[in-house]
Amino acid sequence: MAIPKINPTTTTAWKNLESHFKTIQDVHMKTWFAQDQKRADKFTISWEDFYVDFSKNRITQETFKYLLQLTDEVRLKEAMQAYFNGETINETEKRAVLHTALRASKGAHIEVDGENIMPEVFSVKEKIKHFSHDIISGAKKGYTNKAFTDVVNIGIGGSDLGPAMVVDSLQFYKNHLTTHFVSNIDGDHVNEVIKKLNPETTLFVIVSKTFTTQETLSNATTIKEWFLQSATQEDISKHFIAVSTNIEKVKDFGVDETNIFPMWNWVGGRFSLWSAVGLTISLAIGNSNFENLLLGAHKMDEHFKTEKFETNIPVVLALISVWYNNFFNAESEAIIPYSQYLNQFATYLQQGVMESNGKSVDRNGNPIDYQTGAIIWGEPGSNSQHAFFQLIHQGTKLIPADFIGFAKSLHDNKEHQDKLMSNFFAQTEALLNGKDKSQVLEEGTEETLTPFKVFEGNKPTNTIFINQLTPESLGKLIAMYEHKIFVQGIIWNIYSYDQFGVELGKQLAGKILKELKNNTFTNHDNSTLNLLKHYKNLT
Ligand SMILES: O=P(O)(O)OC[C@H]1O[C@H](O)[C@H](O)[C@@H](O)[C@@H]1O
Repeated sequence: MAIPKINPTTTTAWKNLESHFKTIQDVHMKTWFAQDQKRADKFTISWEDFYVDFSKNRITQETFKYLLQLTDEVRLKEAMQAYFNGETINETEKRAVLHTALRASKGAHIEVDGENIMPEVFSVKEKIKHFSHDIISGAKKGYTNKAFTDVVNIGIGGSDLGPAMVVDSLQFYKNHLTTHFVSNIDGDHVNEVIKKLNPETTLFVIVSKTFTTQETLSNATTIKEWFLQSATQEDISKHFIAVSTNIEKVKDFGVDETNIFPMWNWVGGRFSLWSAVGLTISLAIGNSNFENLLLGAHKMDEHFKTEKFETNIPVVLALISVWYNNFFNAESEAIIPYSQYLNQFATYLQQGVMESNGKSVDRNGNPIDYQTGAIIWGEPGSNSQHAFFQLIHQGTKLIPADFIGFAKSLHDNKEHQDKLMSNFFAQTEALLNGKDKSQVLEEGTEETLTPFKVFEGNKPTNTIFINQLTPESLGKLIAMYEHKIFVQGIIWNIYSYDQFGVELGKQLAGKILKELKNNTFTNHDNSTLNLLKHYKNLT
C-alpha cells in the first residue's frame, strides 16, 4: 500500500480551516482561558513522564476538530502503517524508512524486500555492545598497549549532529572517555581537535553512510596521516573504526573489515543516531544508557502508533504547527529547552526538520502552492531570554515556540532549579497574557511611554514538560520530533526522506575546486568570478 498522494488544500478539512481561521484570527487566547476554566485540562496530554500542555495555542475545540478531520482526509493512519511496515515510502530514492526498526523490541519481525531485517539489526547491536564494553573497560588497547582515553567521531550532517547532540545532552551520564567531533571541511576544525590528542590512546570512528562525503573523507585522511607520523600502517586496525553502508569504500580507505559497523539504506542519515552511527554515544555513556535511549524512542513509537490522534503527542504537535504554518503564515518555529544540556538540540532538529520538509514539489511531482517546512531555530532558556526573546514578545512576527523543561535537575540544585523553572513558567504566561495599557499605567509609567511597554501577548507556545533528563526521556523527545516530521510530510504531500537540494552546491564546489587548482575559471556569473579572483590574489 503506497502512501496516498493527496493535495491537502483540496480537502474539506482545509476549506473548513480556512473559513474557521477568519473567525478566530483576531481573538486573543486570554478570552478562551477566561471563558473556560478547564481549557488547559482539555488541551494537555499526560503520557508516561511527559506532560504536554498545548492549551496556550490559538486553537479552539473547533480548530482541533478540523485539524483531526485533515488527518482523516490525507489518510494519515494508512501512511503510518506503510511507514512502520517498511514499505518503500521514500519513493524518490526507492527505500523504506525504518529508523523505528532500530529500536524495535526483541522478537519484532520487520521485512524489507521480503527479508526480515531484525536479526541483522540485533547482531550489529551486539557488536556495538561488546565493542563499547571492550573500549570502556580498557580490554581493547591502542598500539602501545595503553587503554583508550579519547574518541573522535569523524562525520558530518546526520553522521555528526545526532551523536554530537546526544553525547552533549547526556554528558551527566558520561564515563571517563573524552569525546570529540570533527565535521567541518574547515581544516582549522580538525587541527584544533588534533592538538588535544595523543595518537596512542585515541580511537577514531569514521561515520559516513555513503562513505563518499568530501568533508568526512578529507578529515579522516588528515587524521590518518597525522596518526601515521607516530604509528605504523598495521596500527591502523587498532585505532580506526568505520560506520557505513559502503563496505567496499571503507576497505579502500584502509579500515579493517572487522572494524566496520554496517548500516542500511533504509536508515536516513538524519535519523541514524539509533544505528551504529550512535557508536560514539554508546562509547561515551555506556551501552546500557545507549539502549535506554533506544527504549525511550521505542516507547514513543508505540505511543505514536497506537494512541488515538486527539491525544497522540507527535500528531497533535504536527497539527498545531501546520495550523500556524499554513493559516497564520508563521515562517519559523523556536525550540527553547530550559536545560543547558540541550544546547545543541535546536541545531540537531534543524537538519531533521528542514532537510526533511524543505520541499516545494509534491508527491506527484507538481510544484506546491502552499507552505511546507518551517524554519527551525532556538537556544536554551534562560540565555535566550536575554538574547532574542524581545522579538518574540514585541516583534512583528508570529513565532510559535516549544518550551521544553525538566522538573528535576540532574545535580539536585533546588535553588537554581526553582529559578530556572520560574523563568520557564513565566515566559509562556507572559507570551500568552501580555500586558495591556492599564497595567502599564498602574506601574506608574508616564503616558507617552506606554505604547512601548505594552505587550500584546497572544503568542503561542507548547509546553513539553518532562520529569527529568535521562537517556530514556531524551529518546522519547527525539522520536517525538521525528514523528512530527513524518506527519507533516504526509499532510503536505511531500517526500520527507530525500534531500536532493543538498547536491547542487556540492557539484559546483567540486568544479570550483578543480578551477582553483588550474587557475582557470569558466561559466561563472561576474559576482562569483570576482570573488574567485579576489581569493586567488590573496592566497
Ligand atoms: O553520512 P554521509 O553519507 O557522510 O552523509 C552526511 C550528510 O551528507 C549530506 O549532506 C546529506 O544531505 C545529509 O543528510 C547527510 O547526513
